Amino acid sequence: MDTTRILDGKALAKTVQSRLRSQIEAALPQRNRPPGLAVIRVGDDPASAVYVRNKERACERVGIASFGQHFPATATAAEISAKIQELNDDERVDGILLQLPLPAHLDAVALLLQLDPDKDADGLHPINLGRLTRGEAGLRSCTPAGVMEVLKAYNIDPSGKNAVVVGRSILVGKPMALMLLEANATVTVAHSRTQNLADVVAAADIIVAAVGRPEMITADMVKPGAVVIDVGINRVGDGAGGYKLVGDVAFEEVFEKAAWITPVPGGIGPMTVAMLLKNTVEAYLR
Ligand SMILES: Nc1nc(=O)c2c([nH]1)NC[C@@H]1CN(c3ccc(C(=O)N[C@@H](CCC(=O)O)C(=O)O)cc3)C=[N+]21
Repeated sequence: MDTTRILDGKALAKTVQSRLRSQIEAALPQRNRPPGLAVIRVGDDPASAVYVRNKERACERVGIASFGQHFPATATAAEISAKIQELNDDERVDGILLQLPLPAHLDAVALLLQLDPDKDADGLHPINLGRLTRGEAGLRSCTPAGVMEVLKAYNIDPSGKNAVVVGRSILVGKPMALMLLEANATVTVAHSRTQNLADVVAAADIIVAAVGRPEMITADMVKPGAVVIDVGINRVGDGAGGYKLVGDVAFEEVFEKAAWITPVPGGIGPMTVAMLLKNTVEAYLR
């Protein structure tokens, strides 16, 4: 396969990580401690397990200390709150991530609100979402920030382009739309109630698929020469009793039409981890 049109998030994530490593090494003599990232995890969501593992490995590689706690699914809001307060006050901790989704009895919005906004490594605190909306500096949501970093690295300028974001989650779709708007794209947000989704997507110069539905973006929906960013990470059966990861884009067929496309795995997933580390280092250096 001609791979020159693949946006290699995995390779770019490595580049970002070595840059972070140098920044940390340069700052260590003055700071006397490494940056610290704390992950609060509640219960056992399988997608979260992969994420936490990749994140911890990456932290080790760049020299970020890992903190945090894994609570059972039965943990109470008071227990999580107490942990958040403790980490807010812990001088060794620069970034805090509250792993989502939380078990149904916990209110994610109420808990996110308790994070110190300047330790909000995931950029999900309302203050940081507000800063993004206003175009002010602040910690940015990792997955959409990873998408913007990929576009920049490959000299794909969204300015004046039609960008269609499929999905409107607070984790990806909404901040993604704001970041593309900040980069002067003409942004459309499509979602499950969108009529004529195929027509909306077909008008896009840049497509960001973030719905969590395996291979829902098919070649017939894609304008020739479009840039296709696949944020979906779905586990599907591989027909042999195991599973494989597929994105929200039917990769093989869309590859033939797209100018550029991100693979799954090896695309935006590793960039999400890299941006989490970048936010932590930014908070540390501030
Ligand atoms: N507060 C919060 N923020 C998140 O950003 C967040 C979250 N909660 N909860 C869980 C999801 C999931 N997520 C992933 C990120 C990277 C990979 C990743 O690195 N994937 C690799 C490899 C996957 C594999 O090998 O299984 C890839 O796509 O190449 C996976 C999953 C972040 N999430």
